[in-house]
Amino acid sequence: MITTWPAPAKLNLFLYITGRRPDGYHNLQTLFQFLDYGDTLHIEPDQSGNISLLTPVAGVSDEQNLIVRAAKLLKQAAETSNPLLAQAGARISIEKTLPMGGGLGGGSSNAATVLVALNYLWQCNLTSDELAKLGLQLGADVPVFVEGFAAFAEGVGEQLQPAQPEEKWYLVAHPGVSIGTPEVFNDPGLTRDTPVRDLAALLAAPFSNDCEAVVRKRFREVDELVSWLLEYAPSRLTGTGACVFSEFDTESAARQVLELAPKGVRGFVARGVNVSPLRRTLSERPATA
Ligand SMILES: C[C@](O)(CO)[C@H](O)COP(=O)(O)OP(=O)(O)OC[C@H]1O[C@@H](n2ccc(N)nc2=O)[C@H](O)[C@@H]1O
Ligand SMILES: Nc1ncnc2c1ncn2[C@@H]1O[C@H](COP(=O)(O)OP(=O)(O)OP(=O)(O)O)[C@@H](O)[C@H]1O
Repeated sequence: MITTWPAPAKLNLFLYITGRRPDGYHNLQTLFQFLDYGDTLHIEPDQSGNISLLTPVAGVSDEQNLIVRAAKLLKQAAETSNPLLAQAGARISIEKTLPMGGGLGGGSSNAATVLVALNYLWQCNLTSDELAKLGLQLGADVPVFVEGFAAFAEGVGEQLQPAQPEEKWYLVAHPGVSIGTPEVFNDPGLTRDTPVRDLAALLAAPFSNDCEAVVRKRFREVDELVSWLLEYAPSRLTGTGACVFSEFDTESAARQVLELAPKGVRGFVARGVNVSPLRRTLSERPATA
């Protein structure tokens, strides 16, 4: 039977870089919230023992695709305690909506959805925390998508504590450039020494993103987009970009600004949600597949 699963986007409502580890990764303090908007995966479990992706993603080989990597990783991990899972297979297709290199976590979200969905469909019985730990091998953003609650994150993004930011409406705008995460983290001009603060202090201060200055400097398109959006609403970069989001109290206010967007700017309006559409979908399914 084909089953359908959401892979939502995330926003980094704030993102501060507090240091750099010896392995080159950066320590962060960031506030994640999900959007009620994203990719959709269709997954048909079978007994073929193979993972196949029926809809290749442009520019990403199947071996590199986080969808396939997540499915193989889960199968490998679950097989050690249940050898019957050697027969487990799946046919997966994706309706890709989220821009790649957008700072919306699309690839990480795809991986998390595959981990959660196949854990359910194959009846592997891994806990969310075990799945999140597996997911961290695929990317720093995967654990928050697996857990599925809005969260304050520290470490490289894997130390999560639930948070309840206001569920605002967002206009998310894409300036038409793709930005690789390593490119931003390797920029010599990046602020890497923001003092560590506790969550209460961070929530009380104006929100910002330490990646924004270097990204605006490197990409004129992002710089112009932020300047334009700031005329209408509080606006900033998500993740390492390229997307910029503006916050509004109502959907109609966000849509009005989207209609005025300059040429070359694509965008969408979505609600911020503190429980991810993936978690909601899982909770609505029968206890066993
Ligand atoms: C910037 C964020 O989007 C904030 O949510 C994430 O921290 C990035 O998460 P991600 O895309 O899952 O990143 P990964 O695929 O794990 O890492 C890509 C590259 O970004 C750099 N990287 C990533 C995360 C981090 N905390 N420090 C880093 O320095 C590393 O060079 C790494 O090789
Ligand atoms: N299923 C997938 N969907 C999108 N990108 C994928 C996928 N699998 C692998 N990738 C690779 O991951 C890279 C980052 O894609 P992604 O959409 O997660 O970017 P992002 O939104 O900037 O992520 P982040 O916010 O975590 O930095 C892509 O450029 C692509 O090479």
